[in-house]
Amino acid sequence: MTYTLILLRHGESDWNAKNLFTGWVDVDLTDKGRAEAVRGGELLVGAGLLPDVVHTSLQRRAITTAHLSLDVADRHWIPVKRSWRLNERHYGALQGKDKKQTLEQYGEEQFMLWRRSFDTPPPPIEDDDEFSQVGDPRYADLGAEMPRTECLKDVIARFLPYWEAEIVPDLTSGKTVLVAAHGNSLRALVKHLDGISDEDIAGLNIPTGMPLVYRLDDSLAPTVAGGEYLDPEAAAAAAAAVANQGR
Ligand SMILES: O=C(O)[C@@H](CO)OP(=O)(O)O
Repeated sequence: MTYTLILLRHGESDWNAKNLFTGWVDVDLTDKGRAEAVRGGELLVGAGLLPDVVHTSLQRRAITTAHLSLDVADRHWIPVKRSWRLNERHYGALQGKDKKQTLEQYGEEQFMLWRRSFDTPPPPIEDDDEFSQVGDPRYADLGAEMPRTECLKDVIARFLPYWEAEIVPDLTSGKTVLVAAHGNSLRALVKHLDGISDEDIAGLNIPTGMPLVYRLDDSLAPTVAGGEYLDPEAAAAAAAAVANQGR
């Protein structure tokens, strides 16, 4: 018995296009991002992969991507579960900052520590910062759990309880599961699935709008390490572009 898990990072967002650190800021998709989401749905149909249930974050770019992809696949009606635990990594005081300017100001080493290190979070965001999520009603129940910044290690810690409690039961009941989320929350999941080391995960980038399919065995180990992109060439080029942001 293998279980089918499809990961889909949202399509290009307004702030991806502007090269700004985004995190928990709830920006929309660009027209290109919407087209990527539609293409993602077409790839699912082409591969005969029709999700039975979808899990998303609480952020518009993932919610809209999931909807556009599922609409194309005629699966717009499936059950949806949403959680802040699938949100993008909170980027702290970097939210709203230009990636190129940040690289120039702080240098390559610090920039990459903030962007891709396992356990170095950016400085926390102030509660009165224009890009803070304090007071956002969708996070009203979080209380002390509300992050002001996160590193990848923090994302894994808040993501894994949701994985175990909500996603694994869907998988093991035989459902084809779509997780529509974000670059860094999906890096957290891929690190967990593939057992990638804290060092090596720095080199992994997830492209926008490209379905990544994992077949998992009984112990939820991938049958193919790293999963399989439905359009591998386009995915490799788009992942390289993510890696080079800021340059
Ligand atoms: O800005 C962000 O929230 C993320 C994803 O777009 O960026 P990065 O790839 O630099 O972690």
